[in-house]
Amino acid sequence: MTDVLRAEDVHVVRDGRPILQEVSLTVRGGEHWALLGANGAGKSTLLSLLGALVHPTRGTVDVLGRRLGRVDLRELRTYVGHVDPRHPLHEPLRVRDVVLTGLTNSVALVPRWRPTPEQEARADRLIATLGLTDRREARWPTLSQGQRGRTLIARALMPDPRLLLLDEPATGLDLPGREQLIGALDALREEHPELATVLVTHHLEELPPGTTHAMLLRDGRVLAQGAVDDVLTGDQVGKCFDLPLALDRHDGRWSVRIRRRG
Ligand SMILES: Nc1ncnc2c1ncn2[C@@H]1O[C@H](COP(=O)(O)OP(=O)(O)OP(=O)(O)O)[C@@H](O)[C@H]1O
Repeated sequence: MTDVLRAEDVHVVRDGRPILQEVSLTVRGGEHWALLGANGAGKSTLLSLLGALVHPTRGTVDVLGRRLGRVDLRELRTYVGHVDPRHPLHEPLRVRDVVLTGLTNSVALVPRWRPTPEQEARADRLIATLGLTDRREARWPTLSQGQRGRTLIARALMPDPRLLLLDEPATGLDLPGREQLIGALDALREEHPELATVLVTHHLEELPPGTTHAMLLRDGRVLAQGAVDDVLTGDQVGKCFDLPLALDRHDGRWSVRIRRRG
């Protein structure tokens, strides 16, 4: 499998303050990374670098073999699916149209642009994979938060990206919504074995069983990274969140609790 992402010794400074320091990461096709850390640890900043939204202050980032700083970021972004729950959609588009805007990389439908029958068929396939077929004609304002999240994942997948970045996709979901999202992500990984994903979350319960790797960030630095079962241990996650934690994995899923003393 080829490298989809490679960041080396990355530093990001904002307003004279270090936000990320000495961060290195390699993500290959077929790998599914979890990026964990407390509020303010630098997760979203790292995701913006990986999604070619911003440049590092120091160090190098290669996205799909292209170095940030040497290529047009806007063009590069079209190869990366980025799912942001704060998607600024103001028009009451139907689910299917929102998904199709993934092809034009726009928030609204582009006037006079028409999808081909193949593109429409692909949109319908992705809508089915994400479990939204019965909501295909529903309008955005009438969707639940979970349905919106899954719509945005289908949208991000329309251009068939090799990399999918997910920023806290389960935020605000109820239990069925979260479980549907996790099921949809795992189905996606099986259907697209070359796809690489990086998922940011605070909650280990939200990680799909197909997660292969993890990175723990603390105060802008990497505390641990590697194969998921090596990284997600009570001790390491405890250090990341500054709490005495016990961690379990059952049926591929994680649960975490505060360790009782004595
Ligand atoms: N443009 C900016 N200018 C100044 N400081 C910034 C900027 N962007 C982020 N920060 C700061 O950088 C730190 C890391 O922010 P980031 O959003 O990457 O953290 P996070 O791990 O995603 O946090 P959260 O879990 O709260 O979403 C925070 O202290 C934030 O205030």
